[in-house]
Amino acid sequence: MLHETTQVNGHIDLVPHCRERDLPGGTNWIVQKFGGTSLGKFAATIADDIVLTGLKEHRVAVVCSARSTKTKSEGTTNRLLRAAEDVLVADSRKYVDMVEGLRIDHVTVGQETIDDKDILEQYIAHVDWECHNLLKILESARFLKAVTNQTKDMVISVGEKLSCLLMTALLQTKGAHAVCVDLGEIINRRSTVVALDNEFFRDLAHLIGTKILALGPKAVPVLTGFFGKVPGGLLEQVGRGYTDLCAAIAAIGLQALELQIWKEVDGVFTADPRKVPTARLLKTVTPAEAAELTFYGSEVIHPFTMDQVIRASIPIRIKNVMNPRSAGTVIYPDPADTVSAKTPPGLFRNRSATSVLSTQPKRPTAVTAKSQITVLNVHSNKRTRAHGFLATIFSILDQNGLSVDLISSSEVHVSMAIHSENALLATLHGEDDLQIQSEALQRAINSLKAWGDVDLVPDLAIISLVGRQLRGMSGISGHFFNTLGEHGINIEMISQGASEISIGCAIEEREVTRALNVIHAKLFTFPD
Ligand SMILES: Nc1ncnc2c1ncn2[C@@H]1O[C@H](COP(=O)(O)OP(=O)(O)O)[C@@H](O)[C@H]1O
Ligand SMILES: N[C@@H](CC(=O)OP(=O)(O)O)C(=O)O
Repeated sequence: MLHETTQVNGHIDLVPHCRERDLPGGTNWIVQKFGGTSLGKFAATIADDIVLTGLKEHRVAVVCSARSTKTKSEGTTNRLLRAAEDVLVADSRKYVDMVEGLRIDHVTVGQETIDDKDILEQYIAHVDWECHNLLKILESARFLKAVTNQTKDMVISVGEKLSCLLMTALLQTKGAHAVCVDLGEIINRRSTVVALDNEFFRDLAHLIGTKILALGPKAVPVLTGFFGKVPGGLLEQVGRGYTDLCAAIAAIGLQALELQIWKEVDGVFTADPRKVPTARLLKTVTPAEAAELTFYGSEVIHPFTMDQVIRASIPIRIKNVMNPRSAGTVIYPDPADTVSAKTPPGLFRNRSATSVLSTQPKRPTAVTAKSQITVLNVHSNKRTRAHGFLATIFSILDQNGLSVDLISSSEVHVSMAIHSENALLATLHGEDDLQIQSEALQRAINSLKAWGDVDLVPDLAIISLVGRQLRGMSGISGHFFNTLGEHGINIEMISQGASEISIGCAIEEREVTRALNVIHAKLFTFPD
């Protein structure tokens, strides 16, 4: 058997690295993925109450995201990304303090939670080593005056490594044979793969499964949710929330019984329970609904994840770290979708496809909201739409890294709701003092001006009604928009997605909570 070695402050860890072989079928594995905020607040409870409990009946593979002690925006991954940006700022050495801040946070949480002296000592040595290496990466980027996608990936990968080191140490203190598995190098550098297609994910699942099984029958693998050198960069190609996808790939590689995504809510609700007190927990949702909800603001699960595990027929269960006994929400396909997926592809969309749910009254599944939206309007300066008008507009937005969440267009006018994950694009101060915060947006506007008049409406949110049964609910759009209108909530733009499982519109950001509540009261109140 071959071995790859990793040197950590004098300790040499031998990680078995075996040749590819067929995986045994019928395993007893479950994969448990923990999000950053859950790990930031409850790492010790997760180790004790969830992983160890799971181990009583199953083999468990743990997948960790980078820790966030308060919110995701203040979490480790965002702090690492800020450090990567800082290396390009002339004369700034803030990144050094940022790395030291992360090191101290991780050492402190270890000192507070790891009660075995030797394990703690080893944990601190690993944390110091990772932070030392991180600083070297940042110094190199500073020297080269370039932060590439690969550099960003290397920098953020440290977040997941630190978090896994903590979870491994916590499990070891409880006597589990926990092994920290860094997936940062799992993708073969000599690979000729260029696209993140099904073949890529299938091969990756096989590699991860093989690596885990090689750890032996007693091992509890603790996997970095960061899974390496994907073509084009992980952050760029998969985006934030990539640890869900990693967990899905591991579940496939292990032919797991279930993929559990642990959060700080009991599962998927009819609306965000923090904003709508009457929201109800949903027992099941379909993958398409979960994807749509995630896209429009309810952080359910990374959309790529669904494709992968559904293809492998592995159920996904969303569970709550603060209430582990609750059954949570299961994401599984409606058999009607499976039937239609087997019919040959064609242009005709069969509206009569019957759902297993069709005997029940039709209802929407959930209402959701996405903040930090700015609507960008472009009025063409041609009397009729010039050939390529929309294509050019989209390519300008794409060149500037702006993504369009909703679009509505007429012959000479196009309105697009655009969103930025980390920063505000524009805001209105007072009556008419519009400030554009984003350089990317400013650049896009400058280019778009060649095509027509451009104006912006900032400080908006998208509110969306989601449900696989919407397509058969006549009059539902009317109810949705009328309810907002009856409560004096102004609609800035309307769009109905081509998927027909969501209806959305842009409203003022300050009205979001009220809008969610009035829609929920009107369209989600029915006897069970
Ligand atoms: N329909 C919904 N159902 C459940 N949670 C929702 C919904 N819409 C928004 N949310 C919010 O999404 C968040 C997801 O849980 P959280 O544990 O914070 O995620 P993560 O693990 O990604 O950090 C919760 O804070 C919850 O309030
Ligand atoms: N740490 C990464 C990946 C991730 O999946 O996060 P989370 O599981 O906390 O959504 C991020 O912040 O995007």
